[in-house]
Amino acid sequence: MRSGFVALAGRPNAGKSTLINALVKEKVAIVSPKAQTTRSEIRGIYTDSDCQIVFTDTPGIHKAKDRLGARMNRESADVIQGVDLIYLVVDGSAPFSSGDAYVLNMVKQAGVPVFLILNKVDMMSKEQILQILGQWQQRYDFAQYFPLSAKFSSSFEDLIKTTASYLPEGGLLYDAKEVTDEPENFRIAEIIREKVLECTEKEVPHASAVIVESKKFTKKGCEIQAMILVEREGQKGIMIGKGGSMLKKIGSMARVDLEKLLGVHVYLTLFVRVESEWRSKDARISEYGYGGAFRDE
Ligand SMILES: Nc1nc2c(ncn2[C@@H]2O[C@H](COP(=O)(O)OP(=O)(O)OP(=O)(O)O)[C@@H](O)[C@H]2O)c(=O)[nH]1
Repeated sequence: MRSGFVALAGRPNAGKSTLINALVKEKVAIVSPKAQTTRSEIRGIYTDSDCQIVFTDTPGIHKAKDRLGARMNRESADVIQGVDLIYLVVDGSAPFSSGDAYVLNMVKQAGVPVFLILNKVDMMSKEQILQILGQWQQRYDFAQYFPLSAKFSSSFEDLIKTTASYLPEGGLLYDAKEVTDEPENFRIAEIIREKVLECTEKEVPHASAVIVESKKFTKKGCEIQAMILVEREGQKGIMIGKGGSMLKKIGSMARVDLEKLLGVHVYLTLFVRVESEWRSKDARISEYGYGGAFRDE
């Protein structure tokens, strides 16, 4: 048996979270068309009779505008340093940018094999795929090249098998049944945040954080109280909506996914509070579970 750690690294929106969910066949990471959705490392564990692969989804590496962004980037860099193999996930439908060059340089320096995952091939012609793969080949001698669609490909067997062959021989690192080691309350908060990202626009989704304040399993199901934090009064108004309509919408969308996750009826109550400039405050960022462990820099 082989086992080891694989980091999914790349620019925001490349499809890293979509891919980790597809690989472990469960939604362990939230997904959205908005950049910088993932704010912390998320592990997804794949196990079969031949291997156990511990995938780590990382925040998209970007030009940080605040402390949260800086900590997210640092966390991605830390994850890349501690794995057996890296997937560099790129959006094949987007042009190569200075951001891609920056991330490529980072993964090159990790000193482990790197697979180029050319994602979103469903949006490209065969000719484009070949051309873009050729361009990436000239930039770096990747260990493997995998053009795929994280969203639409039906099988990832070849990728899993090839990945396992790059990992050291070893036994299980996690229980065979475990798909993620994320605490349940964090998964709940992330599901709610995914709906916030889906329902709000401009700065509001980026200024939002979610924490679970209480959770109680009863005979009827699970009662959850969660707080959505925003940075300004105006954002609070948007989040609540006219007569509470936005909060209601976010709540009912989240409830569907939460019931799938918990397997019971969910009674969800959402609150909104202003926590001004939380994205610049280390204590708040840590409290909400983003950007990895605090380090004085
Ligand atoms: N067409 C298409 N869209 C995809 C594919 N994979 C992901 N997407 C979409 O791309 C967007 C970003 O996907 P994510 O998985 O959240 O990307 P990410 O790399 O984790 O993003 P960050 O959290 O910002 O780092 C979402 O709207 C996905 O549905 C794909 O194979 N094809």
